[in-house]
Amino acid sequence: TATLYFAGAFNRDAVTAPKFVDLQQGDTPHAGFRRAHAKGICITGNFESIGALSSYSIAEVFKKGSTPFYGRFSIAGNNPTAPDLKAPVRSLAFAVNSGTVDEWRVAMNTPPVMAVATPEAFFQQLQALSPDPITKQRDPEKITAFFKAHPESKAFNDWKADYVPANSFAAERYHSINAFYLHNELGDKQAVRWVARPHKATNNAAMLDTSSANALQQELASRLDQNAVKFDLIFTLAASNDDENNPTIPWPSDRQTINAGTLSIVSWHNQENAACGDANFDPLVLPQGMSATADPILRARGAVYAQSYRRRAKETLLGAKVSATNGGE
Ligand code: HEM
Repeated sequence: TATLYFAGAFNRDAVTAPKFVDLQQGDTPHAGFRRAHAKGICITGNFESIGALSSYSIAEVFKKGSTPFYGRFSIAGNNPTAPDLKAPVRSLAFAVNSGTVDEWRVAMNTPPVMAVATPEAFFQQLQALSPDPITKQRDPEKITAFFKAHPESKAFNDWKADYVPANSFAAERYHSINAFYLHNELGDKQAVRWVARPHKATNNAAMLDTSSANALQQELASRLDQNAVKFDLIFTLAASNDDENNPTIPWPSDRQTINAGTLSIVSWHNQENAACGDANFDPLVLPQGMSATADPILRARGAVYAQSYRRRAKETLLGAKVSATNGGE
């Protein structure tokens, strides 16, 4: 299991959280920053629950009503000054009921599935995609060979072939990718995935400055200065023959979906001086009424995020954090 591998100090070939973070941070780590999704912008708002999930989960957050959250839009990669529009993956993270025993932390990405189903294979995927340290170029042969050896990556690659990046963080769909369980008061358990689905943008005034490295952050900021940015949280219920432990397999499109409510984002802040900057959006932090599946990728995320968090928190504490120019300024 993932736990064994992550405990695996006895096996020199085992994939561990420190090895993941070493690989993700690259040769020149950016002190004080996340080792993945390093560039982002903080947001705050309210989750307005419709109450439609309350027969599936006892979680307070799914009762009808409004709960404040803070969160973060980010782009994948280890560089806190990377150009927004070059990133292959965009992300939305949030924490509801933060600081309570009922905290729910969420980190979602634009693809609906992973390319591979285990931490070991994902580690090899990251190795295959890493640029050569000397030439700084990726090796297309290595990449082709990796995906050929992993036919389970088909759904991911099909998605990638059709994906057209939106002109705004506010217009993307963000997926949980991994599945989780909901638990109700009868003790029933239901496997679910969810997607944050954008409301139709309510204004067109915010234009994307494609020449700016911070294009997406600036676009979001100017949009939020006029209106709230909203997403519905749509949950898909697994059927008994869906594998909740394998994040490479999309569930059939006829599965029942439930709109849990609306994430209404009302403000933005630079990540250097707002709550999201120091947060660890560990997807294993779940409220009563939710639990993690045995998906080994999901389990590995908890350990790896903690490792990245420890490194950047220590660097920040020691004053080694290097200031990076973020967007929206
Ligand atoms: C084994 C697979 C994965 C590894 C090794 C990994 C690794 C990481 C690391 C090291 C961080 C930085 C953590 C921090 O310092 O706070 C991170 C952040 C993040 N990851 Fe992953 N990740 C994995 C899978 C996923 C998946 C499946 C998703 C999407 C569902 C995802 C979404 C995110 C997001 C959105 C963030 C940024 C959260 C924020 O704004 O702080 N990751 N990941």
